[in-house]
Amino acid sequence: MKVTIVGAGNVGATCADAIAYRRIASEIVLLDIREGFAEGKALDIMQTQTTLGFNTKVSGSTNDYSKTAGSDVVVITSGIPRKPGMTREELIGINAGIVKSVAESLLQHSPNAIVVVVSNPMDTMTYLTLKATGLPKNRVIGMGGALDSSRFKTYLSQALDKPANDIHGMVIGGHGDTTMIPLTRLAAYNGVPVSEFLSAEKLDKVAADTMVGGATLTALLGTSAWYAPGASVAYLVDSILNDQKKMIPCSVFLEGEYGQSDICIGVPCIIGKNGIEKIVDIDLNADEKAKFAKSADAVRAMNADLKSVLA
Ligand SMILES: NC(=O)c1ccc[n+]([C@@H]2O[C@H](COP(=O)([O-])OP(=O)(O)OC[C@H]3O[C@@H](n4cnc5c(N)ncnc54)[C@H](O)[C@@H]3O)[C@@H](O)[C@H]2O)c1
Ligand SMILES: O=C(O)C[C@H](O)C(=O)O
Repeated sequence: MKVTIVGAGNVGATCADAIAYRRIASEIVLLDIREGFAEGKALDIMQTQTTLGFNTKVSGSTNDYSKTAGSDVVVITSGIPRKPGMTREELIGINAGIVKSVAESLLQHSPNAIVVVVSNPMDTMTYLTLKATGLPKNRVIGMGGALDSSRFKTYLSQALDKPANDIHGMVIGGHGDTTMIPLTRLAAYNGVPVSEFLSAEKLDKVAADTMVGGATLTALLGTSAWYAPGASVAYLVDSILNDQKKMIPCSVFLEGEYGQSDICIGVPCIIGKNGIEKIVDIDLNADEKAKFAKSADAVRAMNADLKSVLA
């Protein structure tokens, strides 16, 4: 199975590394516009083969899309990341043009690929990709919820002082500092609701920390995060290529689910060989429904800025 990752920067290269190391694909192509950059990252990853023990072929390309031909999955990480103090939404002006042209070039060479969108503002970039390419909605998947949920579970495990892998939980809604919705009511420690162990105040703090998880890392690092984002993309790609049918919150085009239409936003999805195999329409309570509607309003307002790009 062949995966192309466009953008060989922090997230793209980390994602390639995780996919190779975990033997998720047999071939990975990294592509970047910066001369020699993707080739360098690919060569560096290839030189971990003998010490880490994998056989995935990783190659790089400077903007030559012919090398990406026949990819099963393509991942778009190209574009600029935010700096401390910025929101993801401020990246739209530069990233929209990049994402649109990259998606079109990818599909010319891999017409059957499933597209995973990572560049920010991710929900709007996913909507743009869907509209610009005309692909069926099961083949355009925005990655954000997998990452936000991993942060949510990490913060829960720290508050509970229990192993993160014993914790289950999901974050839905937009992938934004104020739009994501950690579902604290449904989070569980080995099947037991976390509210049995944590006070409402502690749960509120976990939710608040989760929502600004990306901003916290951006402030610490001077640019946005890459280890957890790269690993989250690999987790999603694994579920596609190996038809695992995992339930992962992803940004997908809604047609009535969760009371929303004509928008890409994070909801739980079954992810398998066809991409989005099913949108899981869970029963939210009144508070969660109100938060979801508000989140969708914010994402929709951002999508309105795409008019000139989509014209
Ligand atoms: N959805 C998520 O959960 C999530 C998580 C982390 C980062 N991000 C987003 O991913 C994007 C990349 O972040 P990063 O930290 O890897 O940034 P980065 O600057 O390290 O890497 C971006 C790469 O894209 C390349 N690029 C720019 N324009 C290109 C084009 N037209 N064609 C090919 N390559 C091009 C650049 O040369 C650079 O190497 C940002 O928009 C960031 O906000 C999203
Ligand atoms: O925070 C960012 O801007 C990058 C990414 O969306 C993240 O959540 O790490």
